[in-house]
Amino acid sequence: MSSETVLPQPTVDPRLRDALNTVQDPELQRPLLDLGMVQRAVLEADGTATVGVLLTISGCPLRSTIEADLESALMQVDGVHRVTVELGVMTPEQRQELKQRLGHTRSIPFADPDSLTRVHAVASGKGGVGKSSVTANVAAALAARGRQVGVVDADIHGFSIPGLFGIQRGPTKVDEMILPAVVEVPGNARRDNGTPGCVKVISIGMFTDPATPVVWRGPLLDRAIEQFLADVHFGDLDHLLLDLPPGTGDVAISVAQKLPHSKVLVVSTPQQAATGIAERAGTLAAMTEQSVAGVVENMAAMVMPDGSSLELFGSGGGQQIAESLTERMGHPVPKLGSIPLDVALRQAGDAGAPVVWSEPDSPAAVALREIAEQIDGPRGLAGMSLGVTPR
Ligand SMILES: Nc1ncnc2c1ncn2[C@@H]1O[C@H](COP(=O)(O)OP(=O)(O)OP(=O)(O)O)[C@@H](O)[C@H]1O
Repeated sequence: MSSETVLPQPTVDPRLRDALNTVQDPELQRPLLDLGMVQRAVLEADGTATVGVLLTISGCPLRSTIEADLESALMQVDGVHRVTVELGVMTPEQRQELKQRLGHTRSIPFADPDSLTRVHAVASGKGGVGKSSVTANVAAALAARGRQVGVVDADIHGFSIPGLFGIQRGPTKVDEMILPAVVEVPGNARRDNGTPGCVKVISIGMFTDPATPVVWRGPLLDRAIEQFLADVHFGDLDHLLLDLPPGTGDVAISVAQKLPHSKVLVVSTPQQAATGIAERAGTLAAMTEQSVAGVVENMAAMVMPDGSSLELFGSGGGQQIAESLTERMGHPVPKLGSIPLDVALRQAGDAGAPVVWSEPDSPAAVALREIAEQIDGPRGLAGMSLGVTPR
């Protein structure tokens, strides 16, 4: 049963508290209780548990998920035979308090020198080399390792990240704070603190009609990147990946300025070395004083059904680019891996399910996982958490 009214101050029956602690807001990925979203939770003598929950906004798209999660958690409690959820909506003051609890400010948390989020901007010299597929799958592979991963689709004109994750709906806006779409890893990958691995995605494609082209130029692109990084509440991320547009344009420079500690991952095909195209993407990093974390070679030799391999796009390019960038950058730039051409990767992308999740044993998924492993690592500074973590 549901109704939308503003509810009184919280009272929580201690018998219900443990079960309530297991129920998270699906977008904020934190327990409803911690977020101040539970207004009351009582257990009547007849076994009815009644919970009053305040939604962030009326028409919250995930209200039925919240109701279902509460019901299944509370039905596990001894003596509970029935669960009634009463839904209300936060007042502007309560939303303000929520934002304070979340530590949400309108600055870029990942630019903070103390931030423990590893930030990688994924770049390529030209379009169509699989940069977005690499970004989405490396993010998905990191999440499967129990990490919380943010993906900013900074390829504003050619956005494709929502499709690669099968995201259908737009983000929720709580006043000026934007909540990214949360894609949970199938299965049960967990972080050290027990929260599930997931990918949080923001893309201009979640705000616009897919059939309408985005025709923004310089300043508007910069503003969009600023909003994605400052107004979107990603929470405490282990990794942030940015899918840059192909080439070396305004957005790459904007990202470098806003996230000076970000590292660049260069994606290229095995044939690109000859033209120097992919190297330019890496060399831009030197100009913006970023470092290059490595080179990912994509569309490498395909394994044929008879076991032979077909080098459709040649071979050796990734290694050559890595060596050349090592020389230009003045620091070692490794080739992180070689992802074969693989029908499974293309099919998974079309179906909106990253291949590392849907076909984990496919040759492309194996290579992508190895790349993710190399950019992952223990959480910095003895597990200290990021400044954006509340309380
Ligand atoms: N290793 C691979 N095997 C098979 N297909 C691939 C592989 N990598 C990418 N593709 C396919 O190639 C196409 C282009 O990939 P993707 O969109 O990831 O490239 P992109 O570099 O991000 O392109 P753009 O910069 O133009 O957005 C997609 O259809 C994708 O499924």
